[in-house]
Amino acid sequence: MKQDDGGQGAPLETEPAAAIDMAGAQIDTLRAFAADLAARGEELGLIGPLELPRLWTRHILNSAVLAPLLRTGGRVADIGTGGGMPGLVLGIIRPDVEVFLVEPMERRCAWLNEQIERLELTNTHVKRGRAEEFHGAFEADQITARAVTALKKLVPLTVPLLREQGELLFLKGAAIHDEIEAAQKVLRKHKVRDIEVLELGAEQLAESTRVFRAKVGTHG
Ligand SMILES: C[S@@+](CC[C@H](N)C(=O)[O-])C[C@H]1O[C@@H](n2cnc3c(N)ncnc32)[C@H](O)[C@@H]1O
Repeated sequence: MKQDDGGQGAPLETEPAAAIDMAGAQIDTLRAFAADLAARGEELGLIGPLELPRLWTRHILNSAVLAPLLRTGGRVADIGTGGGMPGLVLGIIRPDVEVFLVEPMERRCAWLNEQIERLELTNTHVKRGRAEEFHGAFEADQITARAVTALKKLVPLTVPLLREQGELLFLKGAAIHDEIEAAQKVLRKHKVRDIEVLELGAEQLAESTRVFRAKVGTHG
């Protein structure tokens, strides 16, 4: 799975076979994004040098596990997209979904806008700012986030952006159960219900990815 880069830096990971299963017809677009992220992501401060050897498995396919959970024709807001995970990856794989990438940092927004234009992603848009700046002004059916902050802080940032019967989908690490425990009061306050921790991608990836999935509001 590793390929030598001729001594220029960390060896890059070649595309795992699972990428084709996960991206379907959008695989060429996903490859084009991965190649640019591998070439320029470190220089632009989007990805650390130690991450390059696991760019596909730990980053791109880790994001792609959310794609089958997105509602057909729905609107998704990805909070703190950074270099593109998971929101841009989801925008590529699911052209039927409208994806908004919420990111405050100017340089990261410039990168995301450049990728959207280059890859001709008409369904994907950047909203520059912090999540809380959009409370009351913007709503989505589903909210995604990866590596932004602990659940206790992420819930108050994201719930006000959810439409009625909306859903939270957060990519989380092995400590997710501790995060849920620490967030009990906040989860109750924001009426977060039907909480599940899904372990996805085990068949395609070396290790499974944990997804915090929950609904918000009264039962409907
Ligand atoms: C560690 S990076 C993770 C980036 C990407 N989600 C990933 O997994 O590679 C966290 C990102 O969240 C953004 N961020 C931090 N606080 C935020 C907030 N309140 N609203 C929206 N984005 C935020 C930062 O600018 C940064 O790009």
